Formats: sequence, C-alpha cells, structure tokens
Amino acid sequence: MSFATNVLSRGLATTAWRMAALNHITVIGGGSMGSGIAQVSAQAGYKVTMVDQNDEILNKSCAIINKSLQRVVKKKFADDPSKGEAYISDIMSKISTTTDSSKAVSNTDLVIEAIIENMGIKKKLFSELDKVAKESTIFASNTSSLSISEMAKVTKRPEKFGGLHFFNPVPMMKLVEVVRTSNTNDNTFDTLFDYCKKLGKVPVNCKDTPGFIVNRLLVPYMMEAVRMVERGDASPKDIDTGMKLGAGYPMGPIELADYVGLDVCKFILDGWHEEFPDHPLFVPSPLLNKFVDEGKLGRKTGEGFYKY
Ligand SMILES: CCCCCCCCCCCCCC(=O)CC(=O)SCCNC(=O)CCNC(=O)[C@H](O)C(C)(C)COP(=O)(O)OP(=O)(O)OC[C@H]1O[C@@H](n2cnc3c(N)ncnc32)[C@H](O)[C@@H]1OP(=O)(O)O
Ligand SMILES: NC(=O)C1=CN([C@@H]2O[C@H](COP(=O)(O)OP(=O)(O)OC[C@H]3O[C@@H](n4cnc5c(N)ncnc54)[C@H](O)[C@@H]3O)[C@@H](O)[C@H]2O)C=CC1
Repeated sequence: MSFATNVLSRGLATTAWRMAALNHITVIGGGSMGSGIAQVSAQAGYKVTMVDQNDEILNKSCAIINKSLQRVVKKKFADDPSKGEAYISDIMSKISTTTDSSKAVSNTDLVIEAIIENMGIKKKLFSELDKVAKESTIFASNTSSLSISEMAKVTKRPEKFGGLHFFNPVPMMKLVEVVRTSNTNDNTFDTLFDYCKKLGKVPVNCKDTPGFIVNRLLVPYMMEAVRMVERGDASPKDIDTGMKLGAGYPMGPIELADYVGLDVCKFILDGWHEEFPDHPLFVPSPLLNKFVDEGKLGRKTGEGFYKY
C-alpha cells in the first residue's frame, strides 16, 4: 500500500470509527416537519418509527407522506409510471407509527424531536425519553431557534445530543443545519452530519446560537414584513410580490409565514421576545396573535394572511 493510500484509508477508517451505525430512527411529532423527516429517512433506506399524540394525527401524517411521494414518483418514474405504486409501498413499509414514545425509543439509534416549539414541553419529553432509550442512542431536536444545550441539560447524555434543523418542505429543501453544543462529542456530530448526507441533503455546521444561521437572518426579515403590514405601510400581496420579483425569493415573507404555520411563527416569536426582551422588533405582534386566536394558522387550516 502506498503512503498516500495508507494515510487515506487510515483517515477514512478513523472517521468511520467515529460514527455510530444508524439502523433505526424515531421521529417524535408527525406534523409538517416530522412527517417530512420520516419520509426522507425512509427514502434513504432507514427504518423509521413516527410518534404522535393520537392515531388520527398519525393517519394524517401518513397521508401527507403519501401525497408527497405521489409527487416524487411522478418525476422519478416519468418513463414508467407503473413502478410508482411499488416504490411508494416500499417506502411506506419502512415507516411504522405509534403513540407510545417510550416503546418507540427503547431500541432506536437516533431520536429526532419535531414537536411543538416550546422549551418546557421539549424538556419534559427529552427527560422522559432519556430514562428509556439505550445509552448509545443519539438525541436531536429540529427546533427552529430554541437552545439545544438547554434541552440537553435535562438528559444524562449531553455529549450525545445535537440539533438537526431541517427546512420546510423537507422533501424539497436541501439544507440541514447540524448544531453542535459545547458538549456534543465528535462521534455524535459526525454521525448526524453523515446521516444528512445519506439523505441527499447538504449539512452545514452551526453553533448553538439563537436562530443558528438561517433563522438568525430570516426571523428579523419576516418580522419586519409583519410590522410593515401592521403600520399600514404595504399590503401582504405587495410585500410578497416585491420580495419575489425584486429579490428573487421563491416565496415572499408573508406567504412563507402562512406556509410555515402562524402558530409555529407565534411560538418562535414568543421565544425570541423572551430571549431579547428589549428588542422592539420581537415584541408580540397583535396581528399575528389575532390570526392564531381565530384558528387561522395559514395553509394548514385553509386561511391565514391569505385564503387557500
Ligand atoms: C409574517 C409573520 C411573521 C412572523 C415571523 C416570526 C417568526 C419567523 C418564522 C421563521 C420560520 C422559520 C421556520 C424554520 O425554522 C425554517 C424554515 O423551514 S423556513 C422555510 C424555508 N422554506 C422556504 O423558504 C420555501 C420557499 N418556497 C419554495 O422553495 C417553493 O415555493 C416550494 C418548493 C415550496 C414550492 O414550489 P412552487 O413552485 O411554489 O410550487 P409547486 O407546487 O409547483 O412545487 C414545485 C415542485 O416541487 C414539488 N414539491 C413541492 N412540495 C413538495 C413536497 N412536499 N413533496 C414533494 N415534492 C414537492 C412539486 O411537485 C413541484 O415539482 P415539479 O416537478 O416542478 O412539478
Ligand atoms: N413549520 C416549519 O416551517 C418549521 C418548523 N420547525 C420546527 O419543527 C418543530 C415542529 O414544527 P411543525 O412540524 O411545523 O409543527 P406541527 O404543529 O405541524 O407538528 C407538531 C406535531 O407534534 C405533535 N406533538 C406535540 N407534542 C407532542 C408530544 N409530546 N409527543 C408527540 N407528539 C407531539 C403534534 O400533535 C403535532 O402533530 C418545531 O420545533 C418547529 O419550530 C423547524 C423548521 C421549519
């Protein structure tokens, strides 16, 4: 073996040694994000268990995945549509569902949490899961902007805890922010980074800072848009048209808020207000609160800033 080959193979062996084998993944929360994460994991060949609060929600999660896969096969098997149904059955057979999170994590290699954006509820969940998961199981949160270190503190595995921030819609968006806290060890980080690559995503390395990279920029931008509407400076439609045609964004900030979910936006904004209480941009938005109080949560309920 040449010197270069030897060094290279030793390098690869070292990296591989630093990664845990992932055979089974548990996704907690089967909403917009959890269903997408379960889908792309199954598409990459992983066995997945998806957990949510009741069977009605889980049936909806499976229906979302099925609808997305229909769109995927339309392109993937454009030349031979007869192969589409078999592909969808194969992917769906890799995903099981349950309402029992303790049972789901008892023999899993990676837990990805994608439940409501609330620190107290996420901490309660992780502290319960920590007691039943194997010592080797890696925990990750898909939080948009809450502190990963703060969540990891309630477990006895802070070194096996990181952030995996996917983007909506998960099957389409290439980026995943892999968040490393000061306690996340190399094995955990490398395993999470490699998992993202196996999904066909592009992972980026993030520190555990508010909003990581993308939301640190996106949240103030979207908040400025909502303030413009509140001041009566511009209409949602004109703002969206402006940012699509003037800045080249695929969606304007107001339609993006409807797409993300106005309840999710409110949870995020409330968290930022707590984090930055003196910043005027993040004080609660009367307009956003009104929509949420009326159950107008954006696309998922058929109405938000726009009607669908
Ligand atoms: C105003 C209130 C402000 C409050 C602010 C306070 C809080 C701030 C909130 C911050 C939110 C942060 C959330 C977060 O943590 C991070 C995020 O995820 S941010 C969201 C990021 N996502 C985007 O920016 C999406 C931008 N949009 C797009 O890229 C496109 O519009 C989109 C791909 C969604 C749809 O494309 P479009 O052309 O518009 O529509 P089509 O329906 O024709 O789709 C095109 C193409 O894509 C396929 N496709 C779409 N969705 C799926 C899917 N789910 N599964 C599979 N395939 C899908 C579709 O089939 C089409 O394929 P063709 O081959 O072209 O037919
Ligand atoms: N919507 C978006 O665009 C994005 C959201 N995120 C983050 O992902 C997480 C989930 O967001 P969404 O999927 O949009 O929310 P969602 O509201 O669509 O789904 C959340 C799901 O979690 C379930 N759930 C709540 N508590 C639970 C518990 N204790 N056990 C099991 N299931 C529980 C709910 O029933 C619901 O189905 C949040 O942390 C959010 O900030 C991250 C990136 C983008």
